[in-house]
Order: sequence, then structure tokens, then C-alpha cells
Amino acid sequence: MPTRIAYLGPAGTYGEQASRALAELEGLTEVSFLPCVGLRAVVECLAQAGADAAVVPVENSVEGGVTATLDALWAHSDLGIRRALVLPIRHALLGSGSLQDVTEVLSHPQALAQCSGWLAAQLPQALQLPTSSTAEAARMVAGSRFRAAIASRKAGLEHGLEELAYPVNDVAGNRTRFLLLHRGERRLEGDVASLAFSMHRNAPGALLEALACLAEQGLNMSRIESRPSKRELGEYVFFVDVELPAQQPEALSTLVAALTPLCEHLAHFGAYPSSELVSG
Ligand SMILES: O=C(O)C(=O)C[C@]1(C(=O)O)C=C[C@@H](O)C=C1
Repeated sequence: MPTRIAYLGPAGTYGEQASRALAELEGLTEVSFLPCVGLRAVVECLAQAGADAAVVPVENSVEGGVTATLDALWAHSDLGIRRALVLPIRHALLGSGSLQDVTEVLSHPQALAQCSGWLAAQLPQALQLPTSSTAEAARMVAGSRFRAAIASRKAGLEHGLEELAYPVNDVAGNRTRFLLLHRGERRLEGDVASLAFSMHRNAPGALLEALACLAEQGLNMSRIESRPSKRELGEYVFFVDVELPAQQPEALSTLVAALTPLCEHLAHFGAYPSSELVSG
């Protein structure tokens, strides 16, 4: 039976590139890739056992946390992270006419934001229209002379589009971290661990007390981010990544035990290896 991996479709997204690279890093030889519409659907496909794994973007070097992924992880806090991969993101403007005729630019909101400076300078009058993914934008502009998509060069080839400009991302080192998610047992040993927690109450020092657990164990936090709890204004869920020293194999279980009584809800997504892809 092939391993079924859910990803943000259609074919040609950065999510697909990340899925293929992560499957290779995991040594999976027989894989079937399942394109889904929207990140919520990707995570739900895995949670409802429609897939064996799922690949989602979690953080971009320019735009920060991918909120749809963070919210889906909190909603499915029994899922685990098997591996992380950082992918270079280089966007192209793709279409079928010429740059001067473009009046509408379609793409995923993250991609539009990553190219906002270029768009303001080169196509200030063009309408920016959000789509569910970059490759969906490429699919939608095919055949039009006045619509263009921001997507990868690979998506352009996939949908028979010409390259009107490349690269169009504002920051040359634009990168996105993707996660390979799974159901079942979470690992306790790896390079890094991801946790999310809500506090019992909004009281002075509550977050400080939780973060002190990391400091007391000498653990370095490589990311902290908050999302609204969605229950009350001013109430938050905190997402934290912690580097795990190889010489402290019990670090994650000790940390979880120390944090549990301080948190209303603690989700631990497990420990996992993290790597970076140099050429995308
Ligand atoms: O639309 C895609 O191609 C995606 O894989 C989504 C996504 C994202 O959500 O961040 C992934 C990488 C880039 O940062 C832009 C878009």
C-alpha cells in the first residue's frame, strides 16, 4: 500500500514540492499524493484518516506564521510532526499576454504579500485577487491575456503559462518551513520539538512561569507565536518551538511534565528532524 500524503493542491504548488522532498527524506518509495483545496482540508484529510500524512506550510521568513496551519494544528492537537523542511520560495509572474496588459494578479494571499513591493512598483493599478493556492491561480489565469498569476516556474510549465517576470518576490532569501504531519505516536527525541498551550487564566506572570520551565532546563526556544483562542478577546494560544540538545534525550518529556500543571491545554506535537533545501 502506498503512503498517502495530503497537500495543498492542485499540482504545482510549493506544498507539492515540499511533499515530494519530505517523502524522499523519509525514505518513502511508494507514495500517492492527494491534492486538497485549502490548508484546513489538508489537515482534516489526515485527521479523518483519508491520508497517512499531510504536508503544510507553517512559517515564512517574510510574512511569519501561516495562521491557517497554526489554527488547524490547535484544532487537531493529537497530530504529530514527523519532519520539517525549509524550502526556498522564488515566485514568477505567469500569464499568456504581456506585462503591460495585466489588470488582475491572482495568487495565494501569502504569495501576494511576499511580492507586495514588486506589485506596487510594477503593477500599481492591477487588482490583487486571492486564491486557495499559487497553482490554483496559475490554473485560473490560463487562456487570459489580462490576468496573471504569482506562482512557481514549475506551476507555469504545468499550466502552459509564459513567464512575464522572474523573480517577483521582494526578498531574495524568501523561505517557507513546511511540516510533515502524521497520526499516532509522537517521538520524544529529535532536533526540535513543537508545543502549543493555553493558560489556565490571564494572570500576571502566567506566561513567564511557563517559559521559565524552558529556561530552568537550559532549553533554547527557537520560535514563539500567539494566536487568538477564539473564545474571548485577549485570550491566546502560544506556539513554541524548542531546540533539543542531543545529550539530553529526556528533555522533552521533562518539559511536558513541568508545563502540564501550568496549562489549561497542552499540545505536544513531538520531536523531529529539521532540514533546509538549498535549491528549490
Ligand atoms: O500556494 C502554494 O503554493 C502553497 O504551497 C502555499 C504557500 C503558503 O501558504 O505559504 C506556501 C509557500 C509560499 O509561502 C506561498 C504559499
